Amino acid sequence: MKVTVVGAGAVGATCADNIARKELAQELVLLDIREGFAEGKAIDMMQTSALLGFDTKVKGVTSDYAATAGSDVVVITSGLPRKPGMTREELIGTNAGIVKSVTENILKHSPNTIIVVVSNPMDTMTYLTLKTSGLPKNRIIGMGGALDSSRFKYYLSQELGCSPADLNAVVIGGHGDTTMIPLINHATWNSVPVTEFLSKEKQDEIVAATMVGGATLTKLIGTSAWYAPGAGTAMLVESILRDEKKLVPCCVALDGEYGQSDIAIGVPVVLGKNGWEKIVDIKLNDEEQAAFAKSAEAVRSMNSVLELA
Ligand SMILES: NC(=O)c1ccc[n+]([C@@H]2O[C@H](COP(=O)([O-])OP(=O)(O)OC[C@H]3O[C@@H](n4cnc5c(N)ncnc54)[C@H](O)[C@@H]3O)[C@@H](O)[C@H]2O)c1
Ligand SMILES: O=C(O)C[C@H](O)C(=O)O
Repeated sequence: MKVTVVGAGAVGATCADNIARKELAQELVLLDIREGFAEGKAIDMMQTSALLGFDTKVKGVTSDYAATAGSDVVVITSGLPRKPGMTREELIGTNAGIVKSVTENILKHSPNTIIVVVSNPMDTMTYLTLKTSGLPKNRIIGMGGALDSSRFKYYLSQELGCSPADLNAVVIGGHGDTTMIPLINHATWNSVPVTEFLSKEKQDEIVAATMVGGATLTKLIGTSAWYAPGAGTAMLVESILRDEKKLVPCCVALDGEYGQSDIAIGVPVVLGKNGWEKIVDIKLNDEEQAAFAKSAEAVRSMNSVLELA
């Protein structure tokens, strides 16, 4: 298997590191526009292989798309991250151009690849990739829900004093500070609803903390997060390459599901060798359904800014 990660910055390099350590691919190409940057990161990663004992061959290149030829999966992380005080949506002006040109270049050499979009604003960048690539919709997947759900489990585990691995909890909707929907009423601690252990006030606090999880880290670090985003993206790549059929919330094209069409937004999907293979319907109550419709409206309004011609 061959994977390309475009953007050798914080998230791209962390994702590549996770992919190499888990030996998800034989060949891993790291590509960046900054001269020598991806080459340096790739050599640094390769110099951990004797220490960690992995066999993946990591190669760094500067804008050399020929080296990415025949990739089974391509991860797009190229673009600006936000600074404290910014929203992800403010990145659209710069990142739309980057994501569009990267997609075009990738497809010249890997016309049938599966693309995982990470660059922000992720829902709109996924929609852009869908519209410009011409790839079947199942081969375009935006990463956001995996990360947001992991943050949701983190905050729940802190309050419950339990292992995050014992929790089942998902975040659907847009990957934005005000658009994501942590489904607290569906979250369980080894099949017991978490709402049985938490006051309504605590539940609301956890939901609010999850929604601004990315902004909180951006304020603390000075740029946006990378460990959990990199790990979340690698988890998606793993489920695809190993055909694991994991059920993960991802940003995908909807065609009537959840009452929405002509949009890419977060819903639970089964991930396997064909990309996203199935959308799973969660029975939402009226309040959750209204939140999803509102989230879709916000994402759609951001999509309308794109010049798709
Ligand atoms: N979807 C998510 O959950 C999620 C999580 C974290 C970060 N992000 C987003 O991912 C993106 C990357 O974040 P980061 O922290 O890694 O930023 P970063 O600045 O560390 O890295 C971005 C890299 O992209 C490269 N780049 C820019 N234009 C390029 C081009 N045309 N071709 C190839 N490479 C190019 C830059 O040189 C840089 O190395 C940001 O847009 C950020 O908002 C999304
Ligand atoms: O918060 C950000 O801007 C980056 C990313 O979307 C995240 O959630 O960590």
